Amino acid sequence: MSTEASTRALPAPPAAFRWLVLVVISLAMFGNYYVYDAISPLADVLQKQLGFTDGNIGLLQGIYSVPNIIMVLVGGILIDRIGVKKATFLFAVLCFMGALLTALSPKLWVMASGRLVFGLGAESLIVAVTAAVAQWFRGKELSFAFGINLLIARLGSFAALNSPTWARWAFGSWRTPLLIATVFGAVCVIAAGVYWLMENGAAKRYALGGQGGTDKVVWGDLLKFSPTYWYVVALCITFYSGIFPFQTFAVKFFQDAHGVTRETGGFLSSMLTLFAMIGTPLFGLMVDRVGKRALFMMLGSLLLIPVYLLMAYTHVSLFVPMAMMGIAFSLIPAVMWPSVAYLVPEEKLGTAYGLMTLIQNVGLAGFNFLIGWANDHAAASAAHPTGYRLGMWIFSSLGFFGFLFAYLLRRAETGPDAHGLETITTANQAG
Ligand SMILES: N[C@@H](Cc1c[nH]cn1)C(=O)NCC(=O)O
Repeated sequence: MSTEASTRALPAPPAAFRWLVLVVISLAMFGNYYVYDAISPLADVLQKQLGFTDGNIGLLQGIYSVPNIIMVLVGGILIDRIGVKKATFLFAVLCFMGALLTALSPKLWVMASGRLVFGLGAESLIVAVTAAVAQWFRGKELSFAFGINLLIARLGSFAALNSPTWARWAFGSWRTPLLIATVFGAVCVIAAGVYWLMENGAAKRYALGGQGGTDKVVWGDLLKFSPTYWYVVALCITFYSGIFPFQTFAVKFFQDAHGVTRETGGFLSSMLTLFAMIGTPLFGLMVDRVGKRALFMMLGSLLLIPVYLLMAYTHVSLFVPMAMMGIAFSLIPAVMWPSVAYLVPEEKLGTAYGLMTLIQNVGLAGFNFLIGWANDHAAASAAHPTGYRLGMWIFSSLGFFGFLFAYLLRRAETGPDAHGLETITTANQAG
């Protein structure tokens, strides 16, 4: 980035340029999110054509998270060393190579290696893009910019989950949908490359801000965090483990247990993404105005407890539990991630978020593996749909534990050592 002397002489980048940069860099995340969600709509094809078990499908999705348990520690350091533009490009290339490797061979170990390489790049790419957005929008429209960034990223998930509809022709073979995912991996690389060029061009003409804090973990800080931070981390692991591993098996579960088509199953799963795209920014605005963050996290977790059991034991329209889950998936992330900023000192935020992402990935890996095992153990299939119930009980218990942690948080935040989670609003912070 520019030196201080040149920064003083140059004008700030025009707003239109900043928003263009945001769209370009978010397209890298769009490609990344597509590849992440490319497996679940393909689950029944992998089973029929390659004989994959649910344990194998869980492995393909869970192995994404495994390198991130370490990678999140080094990703931030790498970004600081080589800069955002080079790091984003490097991580995007890993995403592309991982997607390509996944499509190359029907052998499970090759596909799993592809997902591992993809995971190695994907989560660090999210960190690098977050740092880039902070760099371009600090002191400007930062929250809104993050909202747009996630909206564009989630369009990638939406496209992947609905690929059985718009790319129906591709699902005759296990490989074609994965090759389509590789094309989206290429979009990720192209967007990262264009961003590199844009930043180089802008550095000559405009004063650019420095990098923000990234998700580095400083071990010494961990013991100093308050119990309330750990309640949020515990909620984070239970909440995301109840959402993303559910989505891994959702399309196959809907097909086997509810007799819907792959297209409808994909759409039902994508309802979560759709709700989140619209609901997350709106809930964000709402809690900024009314506070009561722990209470809303309790509400979101409460919504999750019955949804899995409704799907496992009743024939209520799947749109009802998926809408309830969609509300939870919009509400909890909108409240949970910003809440950390009230619970830890500003200079420790990088460590706090890094640790939370690390622990989130432990949950995502563990529960993808566990649910795959549970489905196989209980012989879940179209011929034996009740075999899915064990997995649904595990998910429902996660909702219960999420509720418990949110309750403990609420109790702490209505006591004498509260950090303001329930009380701070834009009105009482104005001025
Ligand atoms: N760490 C990511 C994993 C992910 C999900 N979809 C694509 N990547 C994550 O948890 N994102 C949270 C989110 O709300 O998008």
